[in-house]
Order: sequence, then C-alpha cells, then structure tokens
Amino acid sequence: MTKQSDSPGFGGVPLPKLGPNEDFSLEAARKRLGETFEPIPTPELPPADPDLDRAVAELRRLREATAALAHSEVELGDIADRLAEVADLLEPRVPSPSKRLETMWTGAGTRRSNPVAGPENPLAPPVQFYGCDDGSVRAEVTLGPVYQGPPGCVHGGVSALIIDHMMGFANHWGGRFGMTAHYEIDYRSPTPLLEPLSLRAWVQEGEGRKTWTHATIHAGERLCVEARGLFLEASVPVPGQPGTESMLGDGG
Ligand SMILES: CCCCCCCC/C=C\CCCCCCCC(=O)SCCNC(=O)CCNC(=O)[C@H](O)C(C)(C)COP(=O)(O)OP(=O)(O)OC[C@H]1O[C@@H](n2cnc3c(N)ncnc32)[C@H](O)[C@@H]1OP(=O)(O)O
Repeated sequence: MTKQSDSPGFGGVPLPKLGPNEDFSLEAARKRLGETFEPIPTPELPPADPDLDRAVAELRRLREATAALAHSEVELGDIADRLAEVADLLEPRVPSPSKRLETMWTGAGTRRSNPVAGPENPLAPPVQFYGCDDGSVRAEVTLGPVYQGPPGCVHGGVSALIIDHMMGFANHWGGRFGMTAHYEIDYRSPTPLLEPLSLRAWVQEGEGRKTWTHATIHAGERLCVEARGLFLEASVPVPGQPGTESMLGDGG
C-alpha cells in the first residue's frame, strides 16, 4: 500500500497520530500493548482497490484540516471550489447509499466499512482491535479535535460509539453474537484528545441468547470510561438480499 504522506499539521499544531499513520504490524502492536496476543483472526481484508484505503486516509487528513479551517489563513473560496471539484468527480461514479448498504454485507464489508474500525469509512478513527489470549479485545487510539466534546476531551457520545463497537467485537472474539439491547456507561474522568487511549472489552457472561460484556477506556493508568452491556442474539434482514437473515457476527 502506498504510504500516506506525512502531515506537517495545521495552524502550527501537529496533527495527532491517527490510525492510518500507525504501524499496525503484530510486532509493533505487541510493543504498544505489552502483552501476548494474536490479532483478531479475520479473513484477509484487502481493499477492493489498492488505492482505496489511501484515498480514505487522505479524506481523514482533510477531515482534520477542515475542522480547523475557521481559524486558518487559507483562501476559503478557493478551497471550497477545489473540494467541490473532487466531490463532483466522485458523486456520479460511486454507488447509491442503498446499493452501498448491500455491498457492506458482502465479503469483509462490515469490517472494512464500520464507523469505528473500518479503514474504508472516513468517519472511523479508525481503531484496530486485537484479540488477546485472556479473551479480551484491546486497542490503542489517539483521537483528534473532530471528536471533541468538553474542552480538550473526547465527546461522550464518541466514547459510547467506540465502546458499543468494541463490546460487539469482544463478543465476536468470545464466539458470541448479538444486537446491543442495553448498555450503561460511567464517565469516571475526562477522556483526553491527542493522547493515546487504551481500549479494552471482554465478555463477562453468556447464557442462551444473552451476553453481558464490559469495556473500559484508559488514558495511561487513569480510568476514563467504563461500561457494561447486554447483547441479545438476533437475526437481522440483510439489505438487498430478500429472505436472507444474518445472525450478527457472521457479516464480516
Ligand atoms: C452490527 C455489525 C455486525 C458486524 C459483524 C461483523 C463481525 C464482528 C466484528 C465486529 C463486531 C461489530 C460490533 C458492532 C457493534 C454494534 C452493535 C450495534 O450497534 S447494534 C444496534 C443497536 N441495537 C439495536 O438496534 C437493537 C434494537 N432492539 C432489538 O432489535 C430487540 O430489542 C432485540 C433483538 C435486542 C431484543 O428483542 P427480542 O424480541 O429478541 O427480545 P425479547 O424476546 O423481548 O427479550 C429477550 C430477553 O432479553 C431481555 N431484554 C430485552 N431487551 C432488554 C433490554 N433493553 N434490557 C434488559 N433486558 C432486555 C428480555 O427481558 C428477555 O429476557 P428473559 O428471556 O425474559 O429473561
């Protein structure tokens, strides 16, 4: 894959080291997370086109940059025109949103396109999860200003999004599946932007259709967020495939 160009940052503030720039090799991850683990045994997840992930990674750079446009010295009219040019080029050539919902459920679709870990989704940080021997899933991520809630801190809803997804992934790692039926979150201390956050989730208990799962977000040693969720195994109709139902968990 072509390396994403290094960004000098905007307005003199270095950009956070977001997912696409990180070294996701197993060795690097082991060093970062400091434990014995293997990556989630997903099938190979190659992009449909070798330049796909790079194109979306560039969109992420734009996302961070546009979030800072209001306080920049750039000529905004020119920027708006150039961005419109790219959008005009893309829009007529990409599938409709409903068609996209169908392709998301083929092959590695949901894993590559979900809003937390999907490399194909510009909204995703993206977070790369690893499955550990102890049954938990872990990840490390640094979030930038687009995810801000309180001053300098991650928006609570963004933490909830990440937590919901990682509990789902923990279920998957634990061989259990389900729709989120209920979850509760305690925000124990502010969750900082621009600092590495350690994410962890694990299945606490499973019985019949029900799975109870826990998750935490730490900044260093400090606990920022903890959550408990109840997941219920359920079949969901798959877009574009009438009569097909997917048990959550087999879509990747
Ligand atoms: C999604 C992508 C998957 C991709 C997979 C790729 C591979 C894996 C890789 C990566 C993992 C990705 C992870 C993604 C994570 C994202 C997860 C989400 O965002 S899910 C969307 C939000 N959730 C909904 O939209 C549910 C909406 N709700 C429903 O559809 C239903 O309410 C449902 C299915 C949850 C339950 O409905 P019923 O009719 O089946 O349940 P009843 O029969 O009423 O209850 C069964 C039991 O559960 C209890 N129950 C039901 N709801 C409860 C609740 N809210 N709180 C407490 N208990 C509840 C009941 O009291 C009952 O308990 P008693 O059997 O009597 O003991």
